[in-house]
Amino acid sequence: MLSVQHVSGGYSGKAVLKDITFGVEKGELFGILGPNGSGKTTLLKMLSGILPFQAGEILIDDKRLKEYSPKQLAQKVAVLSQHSSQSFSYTVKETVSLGRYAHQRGLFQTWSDEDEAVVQRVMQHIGVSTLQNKNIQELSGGEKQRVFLAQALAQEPEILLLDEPTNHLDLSYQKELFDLLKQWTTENHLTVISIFHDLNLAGLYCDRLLLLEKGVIKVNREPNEVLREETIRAVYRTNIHKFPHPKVAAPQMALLPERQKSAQLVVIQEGMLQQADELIFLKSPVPLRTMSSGVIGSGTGWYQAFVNRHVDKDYNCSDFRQDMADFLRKNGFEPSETVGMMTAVTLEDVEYQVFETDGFSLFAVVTAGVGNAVDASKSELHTFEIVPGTINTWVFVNGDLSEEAFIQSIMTATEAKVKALHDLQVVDEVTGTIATGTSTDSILVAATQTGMALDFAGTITPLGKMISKAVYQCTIKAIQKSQKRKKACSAII
Ligand SMILES: Nc1ncnc2c1ncn2[C@@H]1O[C@H](COP(=O)(O)OP(=O)(O)OP(=O)(O)O)[C@@H](O)[C@H]1O
Repeated sequence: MLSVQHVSGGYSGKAVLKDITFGVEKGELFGILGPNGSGKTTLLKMLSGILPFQAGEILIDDKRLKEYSPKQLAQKVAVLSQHSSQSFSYTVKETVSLGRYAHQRGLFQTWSDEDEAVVQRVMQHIGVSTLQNKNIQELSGGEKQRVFLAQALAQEPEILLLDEPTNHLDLSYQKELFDLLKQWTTENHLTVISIFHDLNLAGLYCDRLLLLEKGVIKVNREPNEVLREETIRAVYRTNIHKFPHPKVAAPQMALLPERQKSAQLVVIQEGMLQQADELIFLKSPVPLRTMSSGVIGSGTGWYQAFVNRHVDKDYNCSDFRQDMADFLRKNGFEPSETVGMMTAVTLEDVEYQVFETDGFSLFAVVTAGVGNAVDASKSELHTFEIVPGTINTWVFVNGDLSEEAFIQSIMTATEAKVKALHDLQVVDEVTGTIATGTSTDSILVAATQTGMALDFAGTITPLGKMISKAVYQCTIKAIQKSQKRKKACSAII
């Protein structure tokens, strides 16, 4: 569709762009990235025919850009520039209608039924129909931006060039705009070439990205290849972390602020654990990086409050997440900042201890009952029935864990729990074999992310050794306490 071949050029004979070569296919959503002054707008101006280039060739549908008349070019290419503005007092509809210029025929450029239909359709699509009789000067920045987009689309171009189109748009219009453009590329085969400063938006919507650095192409590939930490760090000269979008397969980038020297060094310890009527909780003075399987706050995140809620053995609620959120609010916790778990175990039987070694420490908290113990190797013999978790394991680490260490911590803690059940000969009552856990156990690993860097947590690493010991010992003691209570209860009965 579009082919840029060895293009160089700029202003007053000075080459801003040097030997640029790339192609864009029909129906692609193609992003142009680069730091300030790297030449993005200059490139867009050359593609739109506004700025002549000194060397090379630009072809649209195999025809040289220079061979298109302005009207022919306007039927192929529409531009939404960064500073779209107009000083005349046109209405919205009149402004959008200007986009039809390239399609009007004859000496008097008469307005056809088709022109009217296109303008109405486009205004409808972009959501500006209700504004059509308003004066453009009366609109907000975001509304104006949408009107100019409607004008560009009314041109019915095959290629749409956008210079940072989300400049004036709030979050929901940014999403709406790119959802719409994506739809036009797939359904109407519109080719979209857009400049982005927002790497995440580009990563989310573009089929391909071209990254410019000082007027040359650094890389031109799929978003996942272009948005690499080392590439972005080098080109933008800033510290950045790449992570996957939580809901779709798209790369995202997070800025990493410099850590303040005065940042509070917090140590999670016994004194922070508190017990109330129906819950055990720990409130950290700072958010902790967590990985957990809580009813609320599961997955990875940053949380400041940790709650283990006691529920009755027969607890049965169809919307247990909502129920937990209500419970947390009632008890003064903000659900979005809390990891919340449930247990049917008597909370007095909680077992906790601080473990220390050179350079770091951890605090383990375990509630364990084995009423619904299961042997994982034979769990298919069980019917599916949700019974509140009976072994809830919390591991707070006063250290700086890698992602790998978080996952290994969960493995190591699980292995230690399994061994505790094995050594106590806890039996799965359905299969009659030694149990490996209970059917709804939960785990939390939370770290301060300050102090010693702990990259690994496999069983024989320093962190792994400490987790193994802590979880094993606390689980044994917690199970023994709960078994003792059970025995005492049955003796009374
Ligand atoms: N009209 C102009 N006359 C002379 N030099 C210009 C002109 N427009 C831009 N430049 C220069 O060309 C270089 C590239 O500018 P350009 O606007 O293409 O960068 P950009 O990547 O779009 O930057 P930004 O992200 O800041 O919008 C810059 O050094 C700029 O100063």
